[in-house]
Amino acid sequence: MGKRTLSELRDEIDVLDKKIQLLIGNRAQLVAKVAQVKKASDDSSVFYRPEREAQVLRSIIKRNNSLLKDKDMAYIFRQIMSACLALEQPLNIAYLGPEGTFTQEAALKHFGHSVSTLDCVSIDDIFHQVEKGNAHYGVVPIENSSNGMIGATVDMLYSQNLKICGEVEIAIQHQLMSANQSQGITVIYAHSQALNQCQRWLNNNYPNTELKSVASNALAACIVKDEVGAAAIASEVALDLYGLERIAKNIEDKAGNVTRFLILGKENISTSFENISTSFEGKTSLLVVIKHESGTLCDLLEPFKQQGINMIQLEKHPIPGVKWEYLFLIDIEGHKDNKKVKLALTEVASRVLKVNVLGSYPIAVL
Ligand SMILES: C=C(O[C@@H]1C=C(C(=O)O)C=C[C@H]1O)C(=O)O
Repeated sequence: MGKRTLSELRDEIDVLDKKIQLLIGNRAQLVAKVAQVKKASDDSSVFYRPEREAQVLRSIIKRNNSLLKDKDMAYIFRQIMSACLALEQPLNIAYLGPEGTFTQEAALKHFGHSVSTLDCVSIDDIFHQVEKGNAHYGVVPIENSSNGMIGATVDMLYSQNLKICGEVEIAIQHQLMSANQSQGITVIYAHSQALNQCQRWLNNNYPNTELKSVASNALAACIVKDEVGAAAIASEVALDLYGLERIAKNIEDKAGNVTRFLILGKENISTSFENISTSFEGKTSLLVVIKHESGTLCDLLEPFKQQGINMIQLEKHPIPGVKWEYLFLIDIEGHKDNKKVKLALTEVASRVLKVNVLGSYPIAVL
């Protein structure tokens, strides 16, 4: 058989598209049936199952031997699942607004594009909107690879009762932008995190320019749309969204700048796998307060060693409102219902002043 012509190849693509469309339709029908099963169950209001979604995406990546990159193949399935979940329950997701922030990018990466979003004015506001039931879930930054923990999020995790039910990572690349490049720049607006992440570049390139910190990068982009002589540091998405011109590309000081975001909800993630505690590829986050005495930190850590549990993270953070007192934010491997994790947590609880299990959730897949 000779080489196929363009129209022959396109005919073959049409045949495949028809099959794919039919299969996606069949999948949607099954998901609608899943919704019925969930409605009849105990936790009938919880349709979103992050542990199952993570399992689906991991399997997609594992068996991908196509020409498409893993991340692109997973992205396609991410969108299919998003549309399917919307059949069960249309989700509303709170994020740090306005449109065009990295938090919105994180929300859409994690939930896909079939959700509606609620833009919030601050990290505190995101927690409150979820708490009040105005959004099903919220997305907040927790940690940046160059700058460390986001204190405002840790403060709220300490004082609020929301549960962590997922995490997502976003590569952060900052763009310097303005409405009109021909004007000299007298002021640069950005979120304080972005100013920190671009500090060296700003010192080298705009040593005498005023830097103004605002609530989000997208807000900075929005402000400079109408301000002569002003520039903003924001994302590629904000650059397009607000119709601005790029002055400089990727100005972050460190390559590989990544921010990790948490997904917050009101309930612990459902244990829809019978063997969740053993099959779960995830972590558990804890907030712990210990006595200010010799040996108490060792006492806190010992039970994890005894049970052979790997600790992913140990962060010290000031207790909100209490001078020179600290809490510890700890991430360990495994689900809180896993036998060894359970034993360790019971032992930890008997050794510390306070332990708050923030949630068990799948490790970021993409
Ligand atoms: C279909 C389900 O419900 C939702 C949709 C999913 C999907 O489209 O695969 C996966 C998990 C849930 O968020 C399920 O729980 O299995």
